[in-house]
Amino acid sequence: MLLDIRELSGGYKDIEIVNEVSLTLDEGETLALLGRNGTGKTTLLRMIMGLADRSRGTISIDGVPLPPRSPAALSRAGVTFLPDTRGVFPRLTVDENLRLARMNAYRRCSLDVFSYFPDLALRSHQFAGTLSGGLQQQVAIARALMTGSRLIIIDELTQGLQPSIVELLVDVLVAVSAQQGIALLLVDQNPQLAMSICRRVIVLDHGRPAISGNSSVLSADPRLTDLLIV
Ligand SMILES: Nc1ncnc2c1ncn2[C@@H]1O[C@H](COP(=O)(O)OP(=O)(O)OP(=O)(O)O)[C@@H](O)[C@H]1O
Repeated sequence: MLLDIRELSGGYKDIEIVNEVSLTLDEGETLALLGRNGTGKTTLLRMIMGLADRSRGTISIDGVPLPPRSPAALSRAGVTFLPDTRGVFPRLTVDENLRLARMNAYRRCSLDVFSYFPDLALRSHQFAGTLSGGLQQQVAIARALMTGSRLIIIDELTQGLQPSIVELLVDVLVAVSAQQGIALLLVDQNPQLAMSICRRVIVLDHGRPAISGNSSVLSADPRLTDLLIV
């Protein structure tokens, strides 16, 4: 099992935000994490990455339990986290951002990322910080692909992006997951969009798993609306 989370609880110091979450992801599997604002989705992603505090439970990669607060162990295992701030290096060019990712790669990447994101090729000498949000997200995903990631965890994939860019990101993620066997764990404000990319879904309510299952089944479940309505 690539990622195995068992009864995970925690948050920030002694403030418990996430309660008793269990989930698994195998190579190439895709999982959407949904829930109302403030229900703990970002905190859970940060806990997985070792960037927030764990009070109980285990996180294992390839069957090996990770010590708390160990983000380096995750990147060594081929797990990449894209925060909602995108996480590009703003004062490096697009090309430098990508080269840096290749230098720190978990494994060699044979993908031509410009074939997925042709607009980046046109802007390879532009500073990443001067790009639009949509192009920065493309740089961030391209960097994750260049590092040979086995699992890409994305917080707020499409927030604030125009529809044509959203469509491109969806197409690329569906393709790399299916063709390259890259696993995805996604948070997005648009539940239907997240479920169109991910085969499975888990919905948090007040930091606890409320419902989970196949996206195709849960997308029509009336409980989903109740759990997402503000
Ligand atoms: N650094 C922090 N210290 C203490 N509490 C925090 C911290 N960051 C977030 N929180 C709190 O944790 C709770 C969950 O926030 P989180 O960002 O994980 O939710 P979310 O489901 O991702 O929501 P959103 O969709 O609005 O980003 C919120 O009540 C938030 O105020």
